[in-house]
Amino acid sequence: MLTVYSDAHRLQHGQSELIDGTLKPCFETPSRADMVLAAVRERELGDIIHPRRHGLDPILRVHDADYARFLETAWQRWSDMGRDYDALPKMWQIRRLREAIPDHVEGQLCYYSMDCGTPITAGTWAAATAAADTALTGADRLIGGERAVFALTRPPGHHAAFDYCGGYCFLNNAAIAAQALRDRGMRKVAVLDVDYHHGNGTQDIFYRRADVLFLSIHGDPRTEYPFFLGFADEKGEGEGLGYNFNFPLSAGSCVSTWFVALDCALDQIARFGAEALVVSLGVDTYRGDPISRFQLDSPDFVTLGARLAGLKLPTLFCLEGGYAVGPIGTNVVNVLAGFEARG
Ligand SMILES: NCCCCCC(=O)NO
Ligand SMILES: [Zn+2]
Repeated sequence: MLTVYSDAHRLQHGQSELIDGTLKPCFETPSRADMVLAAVRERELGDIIHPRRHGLDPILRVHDADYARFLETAWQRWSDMGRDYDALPKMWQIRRLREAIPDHVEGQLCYYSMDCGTPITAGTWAAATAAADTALTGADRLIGGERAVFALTRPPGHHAAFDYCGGYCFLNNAAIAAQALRDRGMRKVAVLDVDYHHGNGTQDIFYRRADVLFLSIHGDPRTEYPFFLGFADEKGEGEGLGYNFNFPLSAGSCVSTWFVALDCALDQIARFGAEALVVSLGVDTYRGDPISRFQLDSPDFVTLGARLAGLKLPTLFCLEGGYAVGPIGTNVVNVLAGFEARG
């Protein structure tokens, strides 16, 4: 399987995030991608190519232009105030506060952020656009006839919505790629999110559309991040009604329960008649993940890959979460190798 990778991911290296009431080192670190790349090489998964630049247009097909401009300019405006530390919001535009977009960068940081765990740094825009190019290059190769491609995307993307960032995500790599597949002629595209956390951003982007089916298996938002989206009754709106499927599972759910949900999701994808599949591949469903609470073990990721191959669809994998850095490479490549082995 072909891998698309850019070293530019290293430019996103936040220093801290608020956890358990104190600022702690970010879980979303460059070492995650290093370990995955090492495993791709070690397991001889296939060729590794660098992304082609695609510019802003494909990004603006799913993201708000003002939001993109904020991401692009935030750090310079932040550092122009003499601030050399990560840009993090310190409040939110919560219910019954005015929804006007502030002029000042500090206010915009609050307006465009979902949480305080997604630091904007000097290299954020460069890293995020390189990740989007990585996913888009994978989509290009799928259109060119590849059966499956792995986009080693970092920073991740599935929490990034039309006009806000969060959950370590700035640009929604999987959504950008799904839209590119649509723009290149694929009539129906499915996005399956197997990360521990609900892909609120991807749902937000496609919620009112019937041409992109979104499905997510994740920790129940009643207790798990992102708390305010990802419930089973969210089925789409307008033309998109019936094209959104959430499978929330209680924290601590067993592996067999997880795979029952997966099979239900795969059945919906087959019914939809998808011509291509984009997988938001988070491996924070791993039993040893430090911030998540599912039970998958490394061999289960091989099974996941094989089940996905059973759809016989051109498939683009976009890396999302996974914070047990030691086994992340094994777990990610297990999915990809399991997919390949199924043939
Ligand atoms: N800082 C709160 C938890 C962020 C979750 C990030 C993630 O793995 N999303 O898939
Ligand atoms: Zn996650």
